[in-house]
Amino acid sequence: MAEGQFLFSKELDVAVRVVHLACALCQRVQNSLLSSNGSQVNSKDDDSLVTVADYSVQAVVSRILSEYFGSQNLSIVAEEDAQTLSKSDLLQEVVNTVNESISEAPKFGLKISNVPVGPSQVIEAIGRCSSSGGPKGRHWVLDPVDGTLGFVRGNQYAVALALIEEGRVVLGVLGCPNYPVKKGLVNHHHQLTSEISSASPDMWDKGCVMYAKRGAGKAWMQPLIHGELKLDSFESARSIRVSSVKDPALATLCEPVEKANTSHSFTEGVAHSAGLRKKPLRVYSMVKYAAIARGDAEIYMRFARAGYKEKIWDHAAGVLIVQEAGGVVTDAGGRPLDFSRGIYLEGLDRGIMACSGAVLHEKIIGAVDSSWECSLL
Ligand SMILES: Nc1ncnc2c1ncn2[C@@H]1O[C@H](COP(=O)(O)OS(=O)(=O)O)[C@@H](OP(=O)(O)O)[C@H]1O
Ligand SMILES: [Mg+2]
Ligand SMILES: [Mg+2]
Ligand SMILES: [Mg+2]
Repeated sequence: MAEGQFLFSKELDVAVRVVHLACALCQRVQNSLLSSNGSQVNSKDDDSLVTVADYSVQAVVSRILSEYFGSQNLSIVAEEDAQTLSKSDLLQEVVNTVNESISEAPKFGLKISNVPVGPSQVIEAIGRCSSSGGPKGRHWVLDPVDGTLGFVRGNQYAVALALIEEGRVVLGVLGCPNYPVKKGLVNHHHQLTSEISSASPDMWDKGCVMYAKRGAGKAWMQPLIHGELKLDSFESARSIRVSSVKDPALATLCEPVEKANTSHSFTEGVAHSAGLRKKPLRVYSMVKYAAIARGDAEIYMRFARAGYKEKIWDHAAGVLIVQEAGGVVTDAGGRPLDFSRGIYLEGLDRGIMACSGAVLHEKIIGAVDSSWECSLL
């Protein structure tokens, strides 16, 4: 298929629209959550959080992908689990949220039957996303809300949708509802800077959606759209590019906020030995990949504790967007991430690093090797 044709393929068109729709859903839930007593949040068996938004986005995306691509051979790999929802006190609120979202799908250019759904259909839609991916065929990969902790804290989060074909990520869409389109409006405490007061609301509070298609050599960003997402909406997209900074002293390191998700002490050692001087930018969710892709930071490092296996939905969309925007993403051994082996990034060497270019990447890999021996990881 020709380059341009694929860029406007049905898959990409539907994926971008559904992520816009999901972002609108998330914004409503986040607003209501922040003004209520947290009744829309549960803890899962592993003590991580799940909210009405996580379940609702997964159900809406599942229904829309089924409507467009048929439910027969549709494979979706996604984070949330239908059984857990069926036992949760969030179920009715999820049903209401799903119906509300589906009813506004036409505004986003999505056609879906607007017959209200009940609990069993919502559970079925979520349950349909229990594929485990693999090396053959096509698999949609969804993290309905990535950075749920950031989401409940009123901070950064992302909606991430990717398509894997024959084991390779071919399409990635990342919705970042709290990440302003305009550069420079987020400071190192992830707060919106004082520039905000002088920017008009439509310049900052919309957030953005980024997307990429494998092999295009470009990635794109659009402002989050609240009104009508017209057919020509792709015209509102502009291409994004990684930073051209090559000097480690000028590079910004991006990493998870929680020390449970990465070793801050290890990355501090690596940063020091690679000659990084700037304060790290700690940001929730795959917004870290978004920051690298559009040049707000140069390096994203993530070193989970031993025994934790990274999941494909936490990376697929972000990795492709960074790569197509000109960046390099590998494990700590310099090998590409393998999305072909099920729900986990099997065979990952130590950690993940996404860099704005080959020069910084090589320096960081070298620094990881020299720091590794003396680390306690
Ligand atoms: N122990 C451990 N180590 C590494 N990663 C883990 C771990 N536990 C969970 N997770 C996954 O981390 C996802 C959130 O990552 P973040 O980069 O957003 O982390 S942080 O909130 O900024 O600290 C989070 O994604 P969501 O559940 O979608 O929020 C998890 O999939
Ligand atoms: Mg996640
Ligand atoms: Mg999630
Ligand atoms: Mg989670």
